[in-house]
Amino acid sequence: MARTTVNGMMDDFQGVMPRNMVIAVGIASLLLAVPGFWTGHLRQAIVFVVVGAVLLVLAALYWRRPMPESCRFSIVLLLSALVISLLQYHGTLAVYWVFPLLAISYFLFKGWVAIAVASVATLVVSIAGFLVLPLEHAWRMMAALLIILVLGSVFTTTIGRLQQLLHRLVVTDTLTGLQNRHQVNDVLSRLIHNFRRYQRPASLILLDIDHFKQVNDTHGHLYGDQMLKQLATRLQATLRVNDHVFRVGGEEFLVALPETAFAEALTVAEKIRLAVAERPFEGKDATSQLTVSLGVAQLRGEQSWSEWISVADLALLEAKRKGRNQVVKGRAIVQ
Ligand SMILES: Nc1nc2c(ncn2[C@@H]2O[C@H](COP(=O)(O)OP(=O)(O)OP(=O)(O)O)[C@@H](O)[C@H]2O)c(=O)[nH]1
Repeated sequence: MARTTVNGMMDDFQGVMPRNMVIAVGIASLLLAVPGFWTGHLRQAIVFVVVGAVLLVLAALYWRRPMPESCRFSIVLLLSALVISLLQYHGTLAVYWVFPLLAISYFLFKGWVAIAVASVATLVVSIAGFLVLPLEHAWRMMAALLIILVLGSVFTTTIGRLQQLLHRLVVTDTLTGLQNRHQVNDVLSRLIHNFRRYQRPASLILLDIDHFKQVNDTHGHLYGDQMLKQLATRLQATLRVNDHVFRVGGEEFLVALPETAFAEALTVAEKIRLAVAERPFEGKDATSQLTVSLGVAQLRGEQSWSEWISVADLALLEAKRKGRNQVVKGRAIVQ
């Protein structure tokens, strides 16, 4: 089943690419057997059929789960052996098959692993070339392989960087630089896993700026944006580095506290409340005294991440109802 978290979707995508490549090479191998049967090169045709069948079986085996690295290494080894034996039988004519081998490495692996695998493939095939081809052809083949190696490495590192950038853009709130709601599912699911497996406590604080509409209405949206940015900075300054802060709505923020039980989470929430209320926020043309209302919930039992947030949400609503600028746990008012 396709996953819906950002990291899950990235992983799914990265798992699909090698599998599709293995299917494509498997089908190509089966098709390449046809001319062999046609022209009477039976042994060669059978090798192509076997390689094609092995690849298609592997793709089927790993249809729903990522293909392990060891399996992908074995595929490159199998294809390298095939290419080297073709070089041995057909000499210079088989050089054409060396280049797809290198290209495939970049689809089966990513980043530095892809570059390392392609380098080893280049080295091994070049040595084979020097052993079985005329020297002049072996040199040319090696030079072409090295050029592909360099271009492929630039290509794969560029794609890797673009992927990181895309991930950062998707999970970052552009106004405040905090994580956005796309990342909530991933982070809370991890905390739930740690709680169920290792009994590590975790808590949530949901907070909302009080009467923020008035701030916008009085000073304009750009001024409101400045306030949101400053609030984000204050939140980060108040929290520990391994706590997570998300902007989950216009003026609503979610704080996830790993390794934090209820009592400590309430203390953190109170610290946040004071950090916001203790001194005014300074915009370009005006100064505003903001306050926040906060709901706190500790992860319990078999709660899903959305049920966990709902508990904090109800507490936040209660804090608003009871007059704002306060911390509420469950349904009991702390302050
Ligand atoms: N400047 C700015 N304002 C935003 C942004 N997103 C939401 N808002 C504003 O936040 C305000 C939220 O108003 P309400 O939901 O009525 O809440 P409130 O005025 O804070 O009142 P309470 O939450 O009940 O205390 C609205 O004026 C929105 O326009 C944003 O990105 N920038």
